[in-house]
Amino acid sequence: MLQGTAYDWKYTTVPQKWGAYGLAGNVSQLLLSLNYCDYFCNVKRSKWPMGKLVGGTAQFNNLMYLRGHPDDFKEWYKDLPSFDYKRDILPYYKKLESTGDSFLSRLPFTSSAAEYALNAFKSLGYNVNKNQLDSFVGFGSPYVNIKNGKRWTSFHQLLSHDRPNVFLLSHTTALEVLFRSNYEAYGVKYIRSGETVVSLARHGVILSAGVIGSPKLLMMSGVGVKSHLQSVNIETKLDLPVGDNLQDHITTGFSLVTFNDTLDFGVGISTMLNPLTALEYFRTQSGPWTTVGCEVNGFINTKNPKNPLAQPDLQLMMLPLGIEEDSGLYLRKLMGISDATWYNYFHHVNKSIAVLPVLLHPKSRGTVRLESKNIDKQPLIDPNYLSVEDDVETLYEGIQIVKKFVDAEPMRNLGAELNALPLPGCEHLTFDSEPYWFCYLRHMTYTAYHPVGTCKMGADDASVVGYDFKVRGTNRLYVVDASVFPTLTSGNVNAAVLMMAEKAADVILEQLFLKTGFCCILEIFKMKTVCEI
Ligand SMILES: Cc1cc2nc3c(=O)[nH]c(=O)nc-3n(C[C@H](O)[C@H](O)[C@H](O)COP(=O)(O)OP(=O)(O)OC[C@H]3O[C@@H](n4cnc5c(N)ncnc54)[C@H](O)[C@@H]3O)c2cc1C
Repeated sequence: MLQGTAYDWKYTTVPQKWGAYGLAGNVSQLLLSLNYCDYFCNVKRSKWPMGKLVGGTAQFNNLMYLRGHPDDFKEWYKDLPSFDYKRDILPYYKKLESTGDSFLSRLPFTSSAAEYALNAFKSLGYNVNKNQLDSFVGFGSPYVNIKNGKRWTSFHQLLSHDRPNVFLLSHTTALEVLFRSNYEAYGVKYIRSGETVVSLARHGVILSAGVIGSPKLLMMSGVGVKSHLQSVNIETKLDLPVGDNLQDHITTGFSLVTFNDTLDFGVGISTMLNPLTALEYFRTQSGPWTTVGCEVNGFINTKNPKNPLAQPDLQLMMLPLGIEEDSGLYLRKLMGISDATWYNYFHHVNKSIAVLPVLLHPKSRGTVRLESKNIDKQPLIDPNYLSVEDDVETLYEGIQIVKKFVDAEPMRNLGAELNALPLPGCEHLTFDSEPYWFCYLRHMTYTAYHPVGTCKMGADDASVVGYDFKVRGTNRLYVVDASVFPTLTSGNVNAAVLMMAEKAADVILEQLFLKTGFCCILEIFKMKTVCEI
């Protein structure tokens, strides 16, 4: 419920050329090709909510916890020949999970749809008892960051410890990083209660402003693509590909699996508004109010379906509701669905569940750029959705799996059907033909809310930070958040953000220690210990 409020940065993408045509404000291809959109169109774009509060986007995410697949990280560290997943990544996940820093639980509540869906996937030959921590092929119920019926995030973890070395300023917007001799970070300029203030850094500055906020801050500070910085009148201190490599998980398929409206899975709007549901929550910290949306989650490798260890290319999430559930009052607006698509398509659906294929490793890449050097202006976010045809083809494989799911006996027994209503923009095509689905995918293109990559980590010229999280060509300046992911992980990305933060803490402390630290005699015998700095 925080999305779209003052606690949300309320980012929106620029109009998309290759997809998302069913979103509000998306415009005709003619206007797009003439580049007149920004002047004449009631601009319509993909909405990208991001948390403008302590704890960030995890304060309103869906709480699913998935580590990703080991091959995801091999890709990240491809320029580091000594990389070993079990030594360099897994221990950080285990640390998070065992110390309670990232509190994991099973779903406190599932509707009756979950069991039907799992049975349907089982009847299609998928492994349905899969351990849901790693993103190997198979289906199950996800782990979530919920403690006693409540959200548990890095913010809650921070507050649960007494940390004398943490000083937190809320209601504060960072404006720029301060550099000495154009390369050494020595502080941050920020604005608080209308006053511009400077904080000096003794050891260094770590940016964790997220996939949009971190590149924006770097660019405002003169670190970015030189030609772009020149175009917005910012003097370039370092010419780096900041804001490139933007990528996001794309999903589709809302309200595609329909039922007779008498069917009740026990989690509809009437259940949510029922005072007994509230009572159940306050009495037992469970029940429908603890739902995270996704009740069944699975991974599939469409090119190599028989190999259980293969890196998946599709995720499938089952939510027991369609976006028609609230009759267009809220969900539709959150997602920014256009009037034409709403009134001619979703509005006519009586009852549906969401079986959503998610494209895990899109090839399309986009950018984040400044519109001007005014900090209050939203940056120009262009994920360039579906600009590579291969992405549409993989999602099409996902649609084929949804079709099989609808046809599976447990679903047929419930009366499941594919939604064959004419979709605005694709009415001229025969329903269920290949051209229809390709058209469908380019209209029903939704963010799965996992943008990453705009301050890419690596060792090549396309990287903004090195494997030590330090901004290349600078001293004492680091970035640690989803922006440094070189590529997307196989699954929801927050667990990987947390894991990486654990790792970055070790790497950065070790670096600082090597420069300035000292150990007491006992500490030097401990592995990986950073002593006093
Ligand atoms: C609706 C939704 C559902 C999601 N569901 C899931 C899920 O179920 N599971 C999952 O794994 N992932 C999920 N995600 C994704 C996940 O939550 C994010 O990828 C993750 O939280 C990103 O973490 P981050 O630290 O990179 O950035 P953020 O969490 O966005 O943190 C950035 C912080 O920096 C602050 N900031 C930015 N600019 C400035 C500035 N100039 N000055 C001061 N502060 C600034 C922001 O206010 C924010 O607090 C979801 C995302 C959304 C939007």
